[in-house]
Amino acid sequence: MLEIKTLTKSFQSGSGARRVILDELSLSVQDGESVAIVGPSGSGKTTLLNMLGALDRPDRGDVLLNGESVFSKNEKQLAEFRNRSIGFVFQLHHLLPQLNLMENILLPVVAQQSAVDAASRERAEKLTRKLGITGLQNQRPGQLSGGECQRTAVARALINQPRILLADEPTGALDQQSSTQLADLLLQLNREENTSLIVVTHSMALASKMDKIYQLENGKLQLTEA
Ligand SMILES: Nc1ncnc2c1ncn2[C@@H]1O[C@H](COP(=O)(O)OP(=O)(O)OP(=O)(O)O)[C@@H](O)[C@H]1O
Repeated sequence: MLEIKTLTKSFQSGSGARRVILDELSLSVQDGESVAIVGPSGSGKTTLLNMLGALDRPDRGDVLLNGESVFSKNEKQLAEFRNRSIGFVFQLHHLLPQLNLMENILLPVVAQQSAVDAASRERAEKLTRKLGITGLQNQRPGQLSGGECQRTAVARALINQPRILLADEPTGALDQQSSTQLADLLLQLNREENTSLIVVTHSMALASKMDKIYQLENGKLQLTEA
């Protein structure tokens, strides 16, 4: 279970004043639960996702994953935690253009243990089957469609069996058909892998597929009707 406890984050604005973006925000997400975070532009959705992914530290508060405090870790432990426990999918796939699809999927394994073991390769192949990208394994991102690149990015995010999958506008750069397909795949994998899925989006079509929708406004989250 993921527990966000009274998380506060502020930034210095151009005038020098501090602006509170997340204001003692709390939330619990169960294993296997899917959650959408919606809200006006600039309300702090990406800031929140960055905290959950341990890419940035809060001013105050903490995130607990299965009871373990994230922000009491040092930088080295945080990097290891990110690689082991969190999967990220962004609006743009951020695949490495010089690597083929399979090599991109296996990157987090290489980052963790330098050599790719047989179990990881088998898992990568299983993910490519689930995501419908088998047969493309030797293609480089430049030879793939936007939807195929994004499905590869999802496989890469899931290769280390993370407890949490964080997705920031994952369908934002895709056409409607590819968006629907990707959203359905994300949810299917979320259920099969029992990974908590947290999606930040402006798309109500995507948000409404999640178990819960929270609106972020004035630094707080409010549960809305799905
Ligand atoms: N590193 C930073 N330094 C100063 N201000 C920042 C920083 N990061 C974010 N902000 C400010 O915090 C606010 C929230 O930004 P954030 O990107 O989290 O919003 P968002 O809800 O994701 O917006 P959008 O929907 O447009 O992507 C914005 O006003 C932004 O300018």
